[in-house]
Amino acid sequence: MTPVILLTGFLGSGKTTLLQRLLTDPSMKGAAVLINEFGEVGLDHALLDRIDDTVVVLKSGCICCTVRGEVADALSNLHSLRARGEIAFDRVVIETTGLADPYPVLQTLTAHPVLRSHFTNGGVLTTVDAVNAVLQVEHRSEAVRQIAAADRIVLTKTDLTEPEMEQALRRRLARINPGALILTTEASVDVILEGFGSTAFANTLAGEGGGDPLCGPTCDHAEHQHTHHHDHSHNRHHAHHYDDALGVTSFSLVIEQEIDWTMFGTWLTLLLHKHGERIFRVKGILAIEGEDSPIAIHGVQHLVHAPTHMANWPKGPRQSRIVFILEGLAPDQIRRSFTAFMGISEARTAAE
Ligand SMILES: Nc1nc2c(ncn2[C@@H]2O[C@H](COP(=O)(O)OP(=O)(O)OP(=O)(O)O)[C@@H](O)[C@H]2O)c(=O)[nH]1
Repeated sequence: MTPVILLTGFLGSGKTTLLQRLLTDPSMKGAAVLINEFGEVGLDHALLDRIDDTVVVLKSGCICCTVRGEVADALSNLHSLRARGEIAFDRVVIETTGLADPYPVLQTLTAHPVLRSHFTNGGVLTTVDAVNAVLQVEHRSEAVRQIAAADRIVLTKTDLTEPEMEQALRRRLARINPGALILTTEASVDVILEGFGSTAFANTLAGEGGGDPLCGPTCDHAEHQHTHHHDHSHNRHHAHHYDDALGVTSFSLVIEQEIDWTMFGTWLTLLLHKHGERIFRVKGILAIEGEDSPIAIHGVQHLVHAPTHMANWPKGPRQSRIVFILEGLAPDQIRRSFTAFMGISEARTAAE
């Protein structure tokens, strides 16, 4: 049986950053990775620095669906390739999207007629953003479900918070999930992964049934998930994706012209300062004036993270693409604000 580690956590909470670290550990050398990426930018994949047949990007095109079918297909495919001796792996890590519900994936592992003979739950690792978690837990049920599903929680961004805030958050997390071990990103990869993904660890979980603690005892989980995931529109004719159930809109801003870095930094800071509560996530790859390589930018609610230089442009046209995941703001509002502030006439919104 191959253990599957589920890496989950709310938008921008540091899943990809942690995954990059985890993959440097010798115990993870043989890990296959499934990234359930949202949006066309493909940033997580590009930032991972490891591109081979054991890294599979699942493009759900939907931020809230966990694409159970795609996860199952990808795992079956990995299994077949291994059976034919074309690839080798001894564990799998699945990074979900930041609005994903982890339970359907766990359920796939235990309920799928083929997969359950080859794969087993190797543990759920949930990243929690110490700066934004209180707001997220307050307003987003996905954040609570991800915390509730965790075997281990990794608190990120504790370098940006006061110790009292961290302590209050730990108490909050312990109320949601008293059984989870809470660590911070300061913990070594060894400690974060200790026992994870091993058969022994999987066995300790097996007895717990992998149930959904947030469903009532009479909940028909399969039905519940179906309703949860598909009672919203996937209207591909609009230049953004709108999720009726979640009230979340997502789109990307595509800019052909090179961007002035200082102006952009000021615009993003002002935007997040004003609307941060409604902007769950901004991430993008920018073509900056005078720079050959792209710059990756990240914002999470009011927080703008330090930009990073990427080694190369991902495949595709050399253009800036910025993904927004937000609530209660129209894509065109953001586009108009960008073009007016930046003095750039051409910026289009594209569907995610
Ligand atoms: N200061 C600080 N920044 C962090 C930490 N962990 C992650 N970040 C930053 O947070 C931003 C988002 O991190 P990601 O790893 O992309 O988050 P994610 O959860 O994969 O994001 P999505 O896939 O969009 O949901 C990046 O700019 C990271 O550098 C941390 O512990 N401290």
